Amino acid sequence: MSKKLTGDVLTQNLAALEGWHLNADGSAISHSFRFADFNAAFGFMSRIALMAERLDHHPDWHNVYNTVNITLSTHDVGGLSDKDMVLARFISSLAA
Ligand SMILES: C[C@H](O)[C@H](O)[C@H]1CNC2=NC(N)=NC(=O)C2=N1
Repeated sequence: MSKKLTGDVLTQNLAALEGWHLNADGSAISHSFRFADFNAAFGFMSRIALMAERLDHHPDWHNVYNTVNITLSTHDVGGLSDKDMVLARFISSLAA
């Protein structure tokens, strides 16, 4: 099982992530993405889906046409872990 990130370690990890917001209770991070159209949004989601399977770590997400709202947390630890940071960095690299 992954280890829960807390305190300074969590703060440092979050500082290195552009555009991700910590939710109110500190247990998850979210990012909203917008694309030209549904095709671009779904292509983005498809690439994330393949990585999520490789990592065995899956996003909570919501897609409406060209927008994708993503929330990451590690349910097993009730908060954030390295897996969320790895997946967040991968997602950000796709959108860049
Ligand atoms: C049994 C399986 O390994 C677990 O349920 C995995 C799958 N994907 C997961 N994804 C996320 N985001 N958090 C988890 O705790 C998690 N756990």
